Amino acid sequence: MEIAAISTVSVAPQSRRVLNVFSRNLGSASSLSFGFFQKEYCFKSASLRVSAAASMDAVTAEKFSPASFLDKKETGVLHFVKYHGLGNDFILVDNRDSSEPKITQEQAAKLCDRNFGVGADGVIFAMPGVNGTDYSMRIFNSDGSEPEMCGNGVRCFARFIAELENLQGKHSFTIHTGAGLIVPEIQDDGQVKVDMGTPILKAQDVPTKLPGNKGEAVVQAELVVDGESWNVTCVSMGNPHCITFGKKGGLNLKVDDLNLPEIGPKFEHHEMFPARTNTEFVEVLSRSHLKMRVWERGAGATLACGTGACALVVAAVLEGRADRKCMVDLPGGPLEIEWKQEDNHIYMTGPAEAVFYGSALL
Ligand SMILES: N[C@@H](CCC[C@H](N)C(=O)O)C(=O)O
Repeated sequence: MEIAAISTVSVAPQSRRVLNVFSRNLGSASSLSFGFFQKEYCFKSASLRVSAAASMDAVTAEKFSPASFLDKKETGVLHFVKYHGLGNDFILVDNRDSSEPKITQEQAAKLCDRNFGVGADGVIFAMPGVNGTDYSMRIFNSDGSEPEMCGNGVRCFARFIAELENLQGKHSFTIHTGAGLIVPEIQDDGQVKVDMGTPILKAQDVPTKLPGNKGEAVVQAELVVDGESWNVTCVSMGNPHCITFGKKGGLNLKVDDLNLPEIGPKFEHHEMFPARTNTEFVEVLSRSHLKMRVWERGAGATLACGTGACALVVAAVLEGRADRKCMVDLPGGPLEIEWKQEDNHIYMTGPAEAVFYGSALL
């Protein structure tokens, strides 16, 4: 596969510059090649066999239009924008002209690879709406699997749509996802507040094989992992979450002390979770301030998980540890979460930022 042309932009607000790179005489290589410039203008390529003779030329931001960059329709080229929500990073694809994702799950996994690809926690497709919604969102995790929902991703999605449609200021969208209807609203300050819908608590719908112990919900149940008993509550936000505040009879967790790469996969692949699970390890700082680290299904340790932050506030309320409105500290920064009594919906507010534009040859 060859890299023919790469166009990217730094989106640092004060120093927006576009770099166009035209690479020639490229040898054929693996099945997926791509390139991009980050803020530091450092070239990265998936293919070691690419010998790029590149000429660069910088133009001003005024001449650059994200929508027209993404509108280019060369066959076999995928133009994308990379966004992140508190360091949970995604490759956003303008897929509004088709209900089929532009790349396969295998290609998504390659793009997400942090050494041999662009690097991301997932690929998100902005697609036509269904049943009267404005848009549909699909996402592939970095391992290529397809989850139902992504909280940080949906904030990025909203900002991506605003950029594509050239919308300024406050805007909200109805988005069809695997978890049903989700409604993000871009605020005046650029943050995105999302109506994440209602939590699912019934054990078999989470899904978990752990028996319901509070009605049909699994609250402070015992889960044996590697011979040790953990106290867990299971909540689905469309995607499954297992939340723990510590071991049975143990002290409050100190999340910084956890060996996440060791313990995380043991929860993810535990036999009690037939669809695997995301796991949130939570430390209670006060009734309105929680701190968490997450091991995500299909993505491993990430810097933030929006659905996870929502799920853990529900778990904390059900366990009597916190109030319905909390600040949740994630490794990448804070999210504001509220589980409203009036409508049983969860509202998440946080940032989403574009970090660069790039192209991949498929
Ligand atoms: N990081 C996301 C969740 C992405 C999906 C998850 N890995 C799963 O498989 O369920 C978020 O912000 O919610």
